[in-house]
Amino acid sequence: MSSETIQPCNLTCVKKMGQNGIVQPLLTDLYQITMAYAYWKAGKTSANAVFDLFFRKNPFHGEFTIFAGLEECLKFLEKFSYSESDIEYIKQILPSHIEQEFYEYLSSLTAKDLKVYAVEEGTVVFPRVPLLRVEGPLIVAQLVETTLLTLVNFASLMATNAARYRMAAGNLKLFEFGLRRAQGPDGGLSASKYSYIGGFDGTSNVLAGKLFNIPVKGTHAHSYVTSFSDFSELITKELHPKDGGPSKDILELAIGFRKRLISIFNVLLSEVSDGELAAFVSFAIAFPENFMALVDTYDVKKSGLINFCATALALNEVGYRAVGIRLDSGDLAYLSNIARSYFKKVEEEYKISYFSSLIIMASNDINEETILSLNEQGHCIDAFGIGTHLVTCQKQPALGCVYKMVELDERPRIKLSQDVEKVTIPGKKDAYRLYGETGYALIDILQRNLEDSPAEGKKVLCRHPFQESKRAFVKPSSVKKLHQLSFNQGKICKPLKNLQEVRKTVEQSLKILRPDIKRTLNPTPYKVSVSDDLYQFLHTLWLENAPIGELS
Ligand SMILES: Nc1ncnc2c1ncn2[C@@H]1O[C@H](COP(=O)(O)OP(=O)(O)OP(=O)(O)O)[C@@H](O)[C@H]1O
Ligand SMILES: O=P(O)(O)OC[C@H]1O[C@H](OP(=O)(O)OP(=O)(O)O)[C@H](O)[C@@H]1O
Ligand SMILES: O=C(O)c1cccnc1
Ligand SMILES: [Mg+2]
Repeated sequence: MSSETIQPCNLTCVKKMGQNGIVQPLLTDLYQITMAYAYWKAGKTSANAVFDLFFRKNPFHGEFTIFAGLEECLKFLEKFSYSESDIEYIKQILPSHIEQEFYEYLSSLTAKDLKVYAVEEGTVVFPRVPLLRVEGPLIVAQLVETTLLTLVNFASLMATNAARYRMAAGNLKLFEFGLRRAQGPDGGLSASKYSYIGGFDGTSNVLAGKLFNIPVKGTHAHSYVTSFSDFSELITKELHPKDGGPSKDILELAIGFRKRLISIFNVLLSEVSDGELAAFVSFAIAFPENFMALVDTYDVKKSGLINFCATALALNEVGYRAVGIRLDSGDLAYLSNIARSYFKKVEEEYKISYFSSLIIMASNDINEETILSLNEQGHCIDAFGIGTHLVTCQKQPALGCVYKMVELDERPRIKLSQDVEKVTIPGKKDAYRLYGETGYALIDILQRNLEDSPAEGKKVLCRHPFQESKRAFVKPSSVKKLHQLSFNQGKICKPLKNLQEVRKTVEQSLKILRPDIKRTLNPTPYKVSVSDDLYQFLHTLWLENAPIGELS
């Protein structure tokens, strides 16, 4: 299919194809197209290349990364083709001397001759292990570089960030509330999607819910509370009992309950906001099954909690259960403990069995450290609503995935650097994960493509790629090949998993990591090694390619 049918921001199209509408062949850097022309002029149309897409350092001072974005990459390749208007535009931006035959060549290009070997989406991955190995015609493999990188980098960063929040929050609910603060509309959508696969339970982003089938959740804003000043503004005060019968005046009921609550909690009537109670009653009438109130507009202890409990008790009178509260300022540990103690007291006073377990949600500039600190302090929060820090990945705003040529026409290629970490590992490689008896992953090993795979129960020499003295024999209890052929002959050749399945993969994949590798403070690095054969190959090639200097 040509990209003509996929107009930018055509969201019907996103829904139908599960593909972001702005992902198309021109979503790339100009230099890919100028290189394509120069390759074409140089007669390299039949050259065959192998590229590795990998990163060099885990994000967030951590020692693991979650690989995400694969589905988008494969869908992009499946429809990779320049439309007539793409070609017209490229003609406008390239110099006028470019030969017409090149444009004809570009018009006919598809990704049908590419093969992509990929790690399963949602898997925990480590530096230097190729996430994708792209094999095929040099020009096409080069042309897709930027798009593949932009699809993998943010997705993986976001999924990793979310997975870290999930680990910090344990079994508590996590909701992504970041659209308003995200890096633009596409950043917002991607953040909602990949935070869900990283372990969030839902999003406030309605379009993300519609497009990706993610649960959507929400409460209300301070403006809803401040829009009410007193009881006279309430036009609707009545609600029919859940089980039928004549309607009851919820405001009157709530005012009655509030009188008693004021004396139980030792608060003055003048301290409790009437506008806030009017707002709560109005919201409860609108959503009797889903009443969740933001209680920090005026004063949590003296007003918000009293008004919430009064409204929840009124709802209870007509057979509805309130859901809970949201705290959005102040000391969240302290206020959540206070809120829980209020709920327990009300439960005792009114003998309402569910009251002590009403949900307490916390929001306000929360990040991974805040959650860990709250855990240490002790709190009664059941759910977090998290925006800015999550979706902007404030702690580290980019993952450094790169795309490097490792082989051309069956001859290995190496990129040298003064910085050893930046030297590429040449040649077509396979990656294996070796597991120990406990089920935890011991080490990843990269091997030359022609080597036999490591076998269960058989010793394998694992070497540090650059430090000669660092090596170990590893006897794996089980071995997993990390790459699978995922794109071949122009088609996605491995069934795609839905978002829920990828989310499950993330959860399972993190279980195979030892806790010390996952901890937040000074985690132990997980080792990525090379086989002895690959070690020799890499270092021989390195010496061959490094010029010998002369001193005079
Ligand atoms: N118990 C706690 N331990 C650690 N951090 C907390 C705790 N309670 C709240 N925080 C965090 O502290 C920060 C408080 O933010 P800020 O200084 O803006 O206060 P605020 O409560 O929002 O004030 P205001 O009422 O003026 O809006 C937020 O990032 C919040 O997540
Ligand atoms: O704090 P975040 O993690 O980004 O979570 C989302 C925030 O967005 C909402 O209000 P907003 O920040 O727009 O206004 P507020 O600061 O006055 O609450 C909400 O009340 C949270 O505070
Ligand atoms: O539903 C909410 O409570 C919400 C949504 C977005 C941002 N802050 C809060
Ligand atoms: Mg805020």
